[in-house]
Amino acid sequence: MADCTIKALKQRLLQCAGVILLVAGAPQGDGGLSYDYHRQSCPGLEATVKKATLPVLIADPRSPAAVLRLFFHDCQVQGCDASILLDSDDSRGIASEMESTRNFGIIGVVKSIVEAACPGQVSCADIIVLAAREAVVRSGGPWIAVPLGRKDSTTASNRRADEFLPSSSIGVDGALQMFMSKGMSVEESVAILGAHTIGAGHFLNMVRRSLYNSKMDDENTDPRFEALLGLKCPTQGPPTNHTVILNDLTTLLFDNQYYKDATNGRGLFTIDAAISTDPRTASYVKLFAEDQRYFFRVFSLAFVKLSSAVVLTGEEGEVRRRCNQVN
Ligand code: HEM
Ligand SMILES: [Ca+2]
Ligand SMILES: [Ca+2]
Repeated sequence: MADCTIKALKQRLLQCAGVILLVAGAPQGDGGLSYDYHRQSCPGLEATVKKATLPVLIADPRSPAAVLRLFFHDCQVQGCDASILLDSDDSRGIASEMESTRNFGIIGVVKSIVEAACPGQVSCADIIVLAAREAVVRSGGPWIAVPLGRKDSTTASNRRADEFLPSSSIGVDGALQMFMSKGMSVEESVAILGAHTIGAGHFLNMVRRSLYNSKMDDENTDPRFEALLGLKCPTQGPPTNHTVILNDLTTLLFDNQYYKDATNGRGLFTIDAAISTDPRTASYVKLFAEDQRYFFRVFSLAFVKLSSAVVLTGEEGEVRRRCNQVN
């Protein structure tokens, strides 16, 4: 029986992270995802995506977080199949998952550059994953080897988006259930939430954290942080969605500050605060707060799992010519 204690796992991960990344990834068999899927069909793809994303990721400091969140929201709703990019089309029964897909022009730009190099070969779903990988590494995070070969969906449903995207007030139970259904361990579930090390949230999403009441809903909250939220978020009158609060203290940097903030009672949303006190997750929060290198390794494993859990491959789906429309 393998030694599966946290310490032993950590040791093994640190020693052979590269190998584990491959093993923990998606199926390598026929019709599945693989690390060299585009070797022949689109040589140089990864370098092309890197080059195409760079100007946008640098020019717009909010774009890495937006792309990373787009990746999560795609994979969370009927799998990583670029369903999130489809515009509504009544004649085909497509109801857009987003109010405005135009916010994510970066994927369209990359797609058109990739199409010019290798027409009809690379799905929008793979491009989302590759762009999210670039967003992480550009922000100072780990470089993650990702298996490719996803196909794009021919459907999208805003009803499914409502059903599967987590509410901003989800707790540890709900979050663990969600991530573990994608094959993640508890540790990986805590690590993937580390994506909140970049970007920002809107005040409206914090309303349910009983800010409208005089007390926050968890006793671990740093009173100074509570005061800051109180200052930034109006507590009188109807909730507005204009105020933006940074996810962690180093919002442009992909680092382990998110876990330090969580330990110090500065978690922004319910889940960010809850993981530092729940007995199932607290030790991992502490571990990641103390050891950024280790966080990066577990985040990489979790990222691969999230990106491979539910995918269309082989004859399923299609390679869309344009990401916002089915062929
Ligand atoms: C329990 C799971 C999760 C919940 C409840 C959650 C909730 C939220 C909320 C409420 C926001 C702020 C949105 C706004 O007010 O505009 C946010 C932002 C963000 N989320 Fe999550 N999230 C979860 C998991 C994830 C995962 C798994 C990822 C990526 C792998 C992710 C990446 C992000 C990023 C990067 C932002 C910042 C977006 C920006 O600044 O444009 N989240 N999340
Ligand atoms: Ca999807
Ligand atoms: Ca950060």
